[in-house]
Amino acid sequence: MIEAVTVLGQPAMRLVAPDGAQAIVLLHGAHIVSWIPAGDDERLYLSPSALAGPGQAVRGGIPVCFPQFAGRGPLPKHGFARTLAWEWVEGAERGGAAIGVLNLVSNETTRAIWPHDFEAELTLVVSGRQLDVELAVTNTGHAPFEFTAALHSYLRIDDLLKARLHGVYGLTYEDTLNDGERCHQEFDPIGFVGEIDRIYCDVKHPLELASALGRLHIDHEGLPEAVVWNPGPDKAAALPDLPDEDWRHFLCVEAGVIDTPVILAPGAEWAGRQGFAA
Ligand SMILES: O=P(O)(O)OC[C@H]1O[C@H](O)[C@H](O)[C@@H](O)[C@@H]1O
Repeated sequence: MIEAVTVLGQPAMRLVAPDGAQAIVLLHGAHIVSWIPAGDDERLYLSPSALAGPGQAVRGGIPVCFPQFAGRGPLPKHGFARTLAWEWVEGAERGGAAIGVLNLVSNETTRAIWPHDFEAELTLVVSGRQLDVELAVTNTGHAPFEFTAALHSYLRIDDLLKARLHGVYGLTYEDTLNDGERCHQEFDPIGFVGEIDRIYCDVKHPLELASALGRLHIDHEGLPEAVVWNPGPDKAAALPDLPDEDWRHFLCVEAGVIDTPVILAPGAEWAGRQGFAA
């Protein structure tokens, strides 16, 4: 079943697979704000103080960062895709899964910020214990362009201090809290004491987040970096759209293409995906 609903005062679509697995996506930002695997509880974190609407970035769920990750370039932080309205393209039930497709086509607003013609498409597929999210970008213009991107997933956990992230052993990471210093991950799993902001490079294997909510298997294609972020107590207190204590209730495990921007020729298409299995 696919139905139109209103969430955070915004038009949204609720996708329910025949087995009961469900997800909700806002048209604003093509922002997935909820994922409940079949027979399970909510697995994404959405801030109770989240705001949505033109120009707003929603705190929680799965923000789409495009065409720039973070402040790595001249564009607004994390680009503009997360703060603009996308269009609902289609919804379908196929092979036991509920599927939704949204798109964002370059227009006057995007060209004023970034002078390129493109079509971005977000596809979500939900069934059973699985959520798959794919971002595809086509260059519809006459000149090449380059971009960075990420699916900035906020994964719900009971307590950050008790959570563990598996699968990072041996990877190189850039420590954003230390001027991007490059470090080597010498142990696995990692635990958390508060703030963390790292970009794990060239991640070839799936990651796994373990918490009292259960294990969450996280894989990716075409998005070689994994960003691991939590603001910790001090930065959380400075975020107006996050309750002070809620930093303990999520970990962002983002899949991105960041260090080597994608260069897209006219007519060419790029796609990257992040998948979750509970
Ligand atoms: O507050 P936002 O603009 O949504 O950014 C939230 C966070 O996104 C990424 O994870 C970056 O690595 C962080 O440095 C940043 O603070």
